[in-house]
Amino acid sequence: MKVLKFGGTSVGSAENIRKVKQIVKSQPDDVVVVVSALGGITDKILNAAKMAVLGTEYFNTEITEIRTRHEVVVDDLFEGEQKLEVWEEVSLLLDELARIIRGVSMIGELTPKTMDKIGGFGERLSSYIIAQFIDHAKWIDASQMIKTDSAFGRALVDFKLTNQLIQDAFSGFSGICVAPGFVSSNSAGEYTTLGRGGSDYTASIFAAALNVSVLEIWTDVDGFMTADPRIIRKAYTIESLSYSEAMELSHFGAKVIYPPTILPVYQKNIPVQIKNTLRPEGEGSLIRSSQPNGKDRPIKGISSISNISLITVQGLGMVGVTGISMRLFGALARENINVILISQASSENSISFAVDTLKAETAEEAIRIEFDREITGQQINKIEVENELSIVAIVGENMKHTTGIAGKLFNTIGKNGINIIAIAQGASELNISWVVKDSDLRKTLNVVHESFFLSENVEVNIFLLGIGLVGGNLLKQILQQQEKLLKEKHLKLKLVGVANSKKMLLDRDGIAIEGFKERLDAEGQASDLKAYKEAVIRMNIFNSVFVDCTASDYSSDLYADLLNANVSIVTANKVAASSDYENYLKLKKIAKQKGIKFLFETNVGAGLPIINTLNDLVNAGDQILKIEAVLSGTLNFIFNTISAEVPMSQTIKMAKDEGYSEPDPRVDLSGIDVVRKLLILVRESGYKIDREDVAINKFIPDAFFDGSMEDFWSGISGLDADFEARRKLLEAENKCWRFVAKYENGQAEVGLQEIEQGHPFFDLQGSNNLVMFTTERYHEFPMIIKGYGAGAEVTAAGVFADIIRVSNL
Ligand SMILES: NC(=O)C1=CN([C@@H]2O[C@H](COP(=O)(O)OP(=O)(O)OC[C@H]3O[C@@H](n4cnc5c(N)ncnc54)[C@H](OP(=O)(O)O)[C@@H]3O)[C@@H](O)[C@H]2O)C=CC1
Ligand SMILES: N[C@@H](CC=O)C(=O)O
Repeated sequence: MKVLKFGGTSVGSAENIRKVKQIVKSQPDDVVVVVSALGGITDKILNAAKMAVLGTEYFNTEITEIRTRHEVVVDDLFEGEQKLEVWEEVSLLLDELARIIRGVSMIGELTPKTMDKIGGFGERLSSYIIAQFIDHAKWIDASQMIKTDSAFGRALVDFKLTNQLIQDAFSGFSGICVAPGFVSSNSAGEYTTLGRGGSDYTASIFAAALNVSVLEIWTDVDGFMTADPRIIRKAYTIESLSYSEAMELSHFGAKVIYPPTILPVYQKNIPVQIKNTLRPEGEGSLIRSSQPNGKDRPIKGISSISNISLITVQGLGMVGVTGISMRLFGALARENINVILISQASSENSISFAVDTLKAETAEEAIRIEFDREITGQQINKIEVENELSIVAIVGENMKHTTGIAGKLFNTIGKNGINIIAIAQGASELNISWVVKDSDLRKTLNVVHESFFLSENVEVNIFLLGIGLVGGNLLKQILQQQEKLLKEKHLKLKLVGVANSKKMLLDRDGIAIEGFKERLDAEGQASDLKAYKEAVIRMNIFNSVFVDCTASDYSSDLYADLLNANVSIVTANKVAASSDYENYLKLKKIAKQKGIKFLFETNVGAGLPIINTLNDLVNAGDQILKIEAVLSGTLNFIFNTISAEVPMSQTIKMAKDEGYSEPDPRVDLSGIDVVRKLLILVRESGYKIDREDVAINKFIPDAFFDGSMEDFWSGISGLDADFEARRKLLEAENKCWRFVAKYENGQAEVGLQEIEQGHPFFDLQGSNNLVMFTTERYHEFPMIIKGYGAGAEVTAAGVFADIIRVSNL
């Protein structure tokens, strides 16, 4: 024999009831079918009663809607004579319900006893309809078999009597019978109920009493999921879990099964199969007896409860005093307040506990009354209530066998900037639960799910600013590489924000790179740096990285706030790292404190591994003694391209067209770009330096940089003749121009130099860069890094590599 229980959605419409019939009919065994009320009906009944007692006439509307829902179902399921018979019986029940509710309205009183009497009408109605619809099914009145005390609202079952009554009723039974869930009665025969969700419990009580082979709970979800699928899209069904795991997950908010359901079947070792009525072919989840084995995943699922308040009772007078906890929780119990989590400091000077926010005020009052004497005597000096909180719990029997779970958990959460307000872990090591702000819940669930369930894939969420040459190339490269990274490196790169100077678009579900431009144009809002930053922070997405591919002077003003919100930064823009030394240091410090990344490898030498190498040298204890470098791709290209045929002004245009120059090439020509790079190298070498400490030897007069861009382009050709004359002389001497950056003994300078043949800079082709580090260890022969130092493609590749570095959180 089997017990099958169908929930409110499963029996919520005629169409679904047909599915139920199909499932029941396909069973080879004898079956007991336990059903809930039609979805939403119990709420309507209870609401009608509440409206009635308040004296509003709205209860009549609810009664009409309840009647209509049943009428529609009966009308659809039955035909002819049977329809009339069924409707007559259903009508009688509905009339009785309406009479009681009108009575409530007249006397203006709604007792728990009356609530229980009317609360079960939904199940009585649905079970009768379904019993009539399934041919040869027998209807039984579960309320007369499940016997309870008289605690109306949440009655306690008398198992001895109940088991006997069920066993007697089913002695010699075969076939199909249908019973209402949720309903029970006391010794006086008055209706009681088993608590909301109690139909599961009814089914479990039947299953245990009849010692069936399996209890099947048919619901509207696929089973227990690794997390709430409304928040975690990638949550998946847990195939099998132990009774304890199911109980813990249910307790902490997974509304798959009513928690008390577990105990009767657990005691009889009856497996519970959770199945989806709307997708019966799915595997579902199997709850059964299982021992921790060290092989399964350590964590089976994450669940959470929102709208929690944390109440902290604190006082030095609590230390070492026995009975405090007993009095505290006794006071709460007297008010029927369910305590969801408890956390106590080992110093005993404070106890924090979590309750449903709706109960917080009552709980606080109960404590104040209980500890009135201690509060007056200042042994207890603080009762603090924090609202808008959520509890998150990870559950798994195998945590017992795995070290480092808590370490990994809190490390991941911390790195994502989520503040943990309280923690509780039972000695059974079955669950770790903690309290976070409601506003951090989504991020917490994502972070934890990602690291414990999809650990084969790390997701990095990218907010891109700037989609010009570098940003545009970056997106192309990500698109090209995305699949491979996911497959081979289990790295999922997700674009969740994109902006240029005109429009910005943010979408936590991801922005497809193919066609992103069209979507940005169509859906984007007017671009605004501050608004973009605030949206990034507000979205509070885990593993986020802000990628700056602009040359904006202002985007770096956003970095501190972003880093403080635990958003890593990858930037091609040199403004931040070359800003005031204090600001540079501050940004690095925040990133370090937060355990996130502030990366700017492309700021010097584009895609060349210059900064990382420098960091490696310094971290390994080397000391940088001298830096000599050609750091401008644009200027090197200009000096390598200028000839009798190609004048200087034309080479500038060519450098811009090639994507070597800054959006404003005057930044290159003025030497500012090289100054920025030298500052960054010197700082990363461990020295304090600011812009005024760098001497600049410009080769184009300042007057050319003062006017507008148009002035610049129209005037610059005026220098061509002079440059050509000087170039010829240089060529005759077998020398070349290089714009050189140098740092040694605290002296920093940049400027144009005439380089002789044989010097490492002499043969530097095209837009290449070259850096020579003379260090304590690389002394006689300096370390040289050389290669493409500019260009959108290599720069984008460098930014890409930095983004990948962020994923090693
Ligand atoms: N090219 C190279 O070799 C290297 C470049 N870099 C750095 O890369 C960065 C980008 O260069 P590049 O791609 O050539 O520049 P582009 O001019 O091609 O692109 C700049 C992008 O930034 C956007 N932008 C500018 N200001 C803002 C703003 N206030 N808000 C939002 N978006 C803005 C622009 O939008 P819109 O189009 O609407 O104006 C554009 O999308 C620069 O900082 C540069 O120094 C670093 C190393 C090497
Ligand atoms: N404009 C820069 C680009 C790289 O930083 C250069 O020319 O080197």
